[in-house]
Amino acid sequence: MPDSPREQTYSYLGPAGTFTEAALAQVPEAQGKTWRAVNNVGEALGDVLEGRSVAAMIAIENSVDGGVSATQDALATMTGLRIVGEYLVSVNFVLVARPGTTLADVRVINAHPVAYAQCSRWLGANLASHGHIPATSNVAAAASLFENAQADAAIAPPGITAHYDLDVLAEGIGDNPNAVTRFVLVSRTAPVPERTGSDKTSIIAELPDNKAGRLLEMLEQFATRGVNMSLIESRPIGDELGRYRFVIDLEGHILDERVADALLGLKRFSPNVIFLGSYPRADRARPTVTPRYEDAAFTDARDWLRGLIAGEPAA
Ligand SMILES: O=C(O)C(=O)Cc1ccccc1
Repeated sequence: MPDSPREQTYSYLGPAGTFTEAALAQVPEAQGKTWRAVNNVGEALGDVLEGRSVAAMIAIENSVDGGVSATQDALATMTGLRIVGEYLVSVNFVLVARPGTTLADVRVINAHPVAYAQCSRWLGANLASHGHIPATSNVAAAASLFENAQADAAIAPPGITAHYDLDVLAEGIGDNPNAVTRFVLVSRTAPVPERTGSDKTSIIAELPDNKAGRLLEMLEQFATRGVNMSLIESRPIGDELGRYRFVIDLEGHILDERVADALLGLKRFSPNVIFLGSYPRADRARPTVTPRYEDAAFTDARDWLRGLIAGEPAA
């Protein structure tokens, strides 16, 4: 039976030529399917929840500017989503302008806020008094130069000249030449995929109250099970000053005993835990697990307890 239109469609931040599109190009299942270009993360995730697409590719973190707050907030507030994969894209930026423009002509720059933040050093040194107009994506920034343009130049991916007739005024303007952005592929809630031995688990959790030591207590849930974190960020919940939720990535899979046990501890402690998914790591790195936190250590301990309860003689 042919796939339904939903199964055939993947949403991504467009238009064509964005880094998000480069991330989607890494997904084998998405090849040959329809790619739906959208304007923001909320629209991409809305497509998934409302059945217009089977999955959405969204930027979640970058190595220069940290977590993408719009993504973290959308994942915290839109229920029914699962992260099913992680993809890394090296990002660097060029400054482009309509043909004939020189650097000396540039007063106002159109740029995606995340890209803009990653070029602050170059901009400070070369265009100290510029103005900034935010764009919905790196490619939208460049495209805006042809539409009722208020900006003289745009920050864009290096491949932009394949899509638009623009002059490159400066190359490699990112603060870090090795910058990497992490993208996640998000589907509707589905059973977790098998473990690969090189997995990550993403969650969002709130603290029960604002008493001393609560954050430490939350982190102890992971520390006492030997679970390493690869990301922790706080985001304001938004209802009052001083209330935060924590976006956390754990090394391991929910089917790893140590991760499952940590999640049970977290669930008992936190009034609100969102499980975003367990999925294969993009870098395929395998965590080092101390023997007392390996699966067998947990199952042996459970067998021991069961034996005690059943009155079995000590082994
Ligand atoms: O995908 C893009 O090109 C975007 O506009 C989002 C973005 C911004 C900065 C770094 C990576 C992705």
